[in-house]
Amino acid sequence: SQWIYVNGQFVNKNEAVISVYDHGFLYGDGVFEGIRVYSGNVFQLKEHLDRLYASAHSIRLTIPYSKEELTQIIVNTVRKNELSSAYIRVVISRGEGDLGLDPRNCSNPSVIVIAEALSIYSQDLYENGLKLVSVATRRNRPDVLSPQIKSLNYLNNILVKLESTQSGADEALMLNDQGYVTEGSADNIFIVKNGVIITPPVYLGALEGITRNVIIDVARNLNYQIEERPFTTHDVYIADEVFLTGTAAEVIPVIEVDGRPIQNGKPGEITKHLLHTFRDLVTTAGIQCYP
Ligand SMILES: Cc1ncc(COP(=O)(O)O)c(CNc2cccc(C(=O)O)c2)c1O
Repeated sequence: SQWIYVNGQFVNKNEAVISVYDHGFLYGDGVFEGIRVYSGNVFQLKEHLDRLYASAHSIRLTIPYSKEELTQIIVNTVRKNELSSAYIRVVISRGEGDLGLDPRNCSNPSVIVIAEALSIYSQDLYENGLKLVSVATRRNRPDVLSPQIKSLNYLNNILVKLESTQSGADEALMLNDQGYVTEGSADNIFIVKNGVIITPPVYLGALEGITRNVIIDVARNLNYQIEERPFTTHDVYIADEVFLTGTAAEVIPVIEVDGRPIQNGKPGEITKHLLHTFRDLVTTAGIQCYP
């Protein structure tokens, strides 16, 4: 059976419930993380928790545990479910309140940790690559709701996802209000041009992805030239390679955007090199659940 951590208790999956007055449910008032476990190693756990606490701080939500305590809860949840390769979802909401918006009426944040056996993306996605479509719905502006806050407000991402599935594409490309490329609906984007790897600066309107930052380090260690600078869909169309990064996605090649094949319409060589290097390090750089 699957055990879920809910507000201090491990409960069975079908008993894992929260109040309908929880403001995470009523208003999306909360933050979350998606984390992967590779062979018992919680990959980049510190970095994920740093982002979780930063997002919480940014919305004036105090997580009622230290990072060390939450680390232990996460490890215990993985161990209790006897998982070795897993996907973890950590959710911190403002908690139960009344029907009004005011967070001051929510006295106890909800803390939930879900750990599930991983459902791997089909191998052919990595071999054949994804088809993307740029969509009309823009990324929420940093002065409206910062995309750097990994909040429970994923309606912008969901509306974008609805547009991409409507178009029959595998993933959506979000632009900001100036038309610059920001990221996918739940992943970051990189292009390669003349051997240089380029990714948008997060201030344009993207989540600072953990995988994005790992790939930047991996690329630098492999002596690739890598830059953070704005680009448009035109730059994407004429790129030598395009790929996406994300916790579940890892590194996924993109072979077509808005009907334009990327070069020969096959995954790029640098993309494949980065993926293979990434795959080699995911069992290091983290916290061992079964030391
Ligand atoms: C908007 C957005 N941008 C980029 C990423 C990639 O960030 P990480 O490299 O830290 O995962 C995300 C990731 N956020 C996210 C949310 C839900 C599921 C999944 C998944 O990859 O299954 C990812 C995201 O939600």
